[in-house]
Amino acid sequence: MPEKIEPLANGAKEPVHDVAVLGGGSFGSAMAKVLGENGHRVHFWMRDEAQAEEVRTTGINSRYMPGVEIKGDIRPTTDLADAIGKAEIVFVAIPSKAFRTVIRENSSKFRDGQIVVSLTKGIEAHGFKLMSEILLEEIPRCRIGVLSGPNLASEIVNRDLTATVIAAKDPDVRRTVQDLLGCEYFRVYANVDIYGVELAGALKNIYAIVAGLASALDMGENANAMLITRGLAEMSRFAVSLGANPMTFMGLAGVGDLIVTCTSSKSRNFRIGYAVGKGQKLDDAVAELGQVAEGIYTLELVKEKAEAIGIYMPLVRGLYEILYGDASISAVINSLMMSVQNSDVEFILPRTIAE
Ligand SMILES: NC(=O)C1=CN([C@@H]2O[C@H](COP(=O)(O)OP(=O)(O)OC[C@H]3O[C@@H](n4cnc5c(N)ncnc54)[C@H](O)[C@@H]3O)[C@@H](O)[C@H]2O)C=CC1
Ligand SMILES: O=C(CO)COP(=O)(O)O
Repeated sequence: MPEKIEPLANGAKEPVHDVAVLGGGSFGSAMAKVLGENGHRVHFWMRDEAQAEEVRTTGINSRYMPGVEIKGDIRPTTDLADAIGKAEIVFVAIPSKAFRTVIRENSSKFRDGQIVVSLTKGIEAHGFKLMSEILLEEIPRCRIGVLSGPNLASEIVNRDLTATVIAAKDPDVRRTVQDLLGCEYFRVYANVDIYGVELAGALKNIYAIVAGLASALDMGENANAMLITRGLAEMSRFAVSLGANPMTFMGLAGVGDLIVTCTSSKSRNFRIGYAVGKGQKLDDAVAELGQVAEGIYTLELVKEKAEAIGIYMPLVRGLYEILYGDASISAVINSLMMSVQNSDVEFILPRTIAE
């Protein structure tokens, strides 16, 4: 086990904590690595025993993070109850489609006051629930947090300089997560707007697909800037209508995450958009990716929700028509460009009604 003990501001030594990471994919691996390198005991839960055995014996998760050694006191396990039972703090990196099932099946194993932090950037189809809402419903006696930000797993495992956001109402949850994860290459900023931080993380995946499409078509840098900025306008309009704080979108979890996923081919959502822009069928692109791209599901849910509550989201509608309808990319671009020219920042100048 590494000796790394960080002095705290008051001169005391940081204690070693027992933490659990649920989900053996790319992001679970990246967070297990940060926590392990920070000297904590990581109970790393994954479904697949062969994968757990590989991490146990070689330190490598070759299916999701090839060539990366997850160092430190890492204890891979397929026993979820045991991982939760041993942990003071639980991080959940399970795709949104499976999130509730995994938590519900093990809800009795969580303890009163235990800190549970979602790392997942998606929305549940039934009822448009965010992961923190699922946690509140399934394990209301736990203290809930959400971690989100410009956090490409493949860069974090390289120790590339990275910042993220912990959103929680309870200041002790925020402080604890900052202490656990913060290190020389990873900074954790704090926010109280759980809903905004979490919704931003889910929504930006849609615009990463749009940006991937634009990149495939080589639309130019002006177009890229227009798409990112109008994406920000659209996602904040939607989120604010549901109760998020607009200022959250100025932060790392908002514009920060939007920038990284809309400009990097390391983003799986961007890669899906790029493949479709190059003419690949959506199903083939998803199969070839072999990892989760939450944006393709979030898109359907947000399009439906936006229509239900009357929020204007032309990029969402256009992407939906390309991915799930039969619209050509050029027809959608033309219709977007020829729509009513409207307000830049609608929090300053309200949009005109006609669209
Ligand atoms: N990879 C990244 O750079 C980042 C990912 N995230 C978010 O983290 C979440 C997880 O994504 P990744 O780890 O990247 O996905 P991934 O595709 O790399 O891995 C998914 C993992 O979930 C597991 N899984 C799938 N269905 C399951 C089920 N029913 N029960 C238990 N485990 C199941 C898979 O076995 C696999 O270990 C997503 O919501 C993603 O948006 C957030 C920040 C960065
Ligand atoms: O959320 C991410 C970066 O912050 C990862 O994005 P992708 O899921 O598109 O890879």
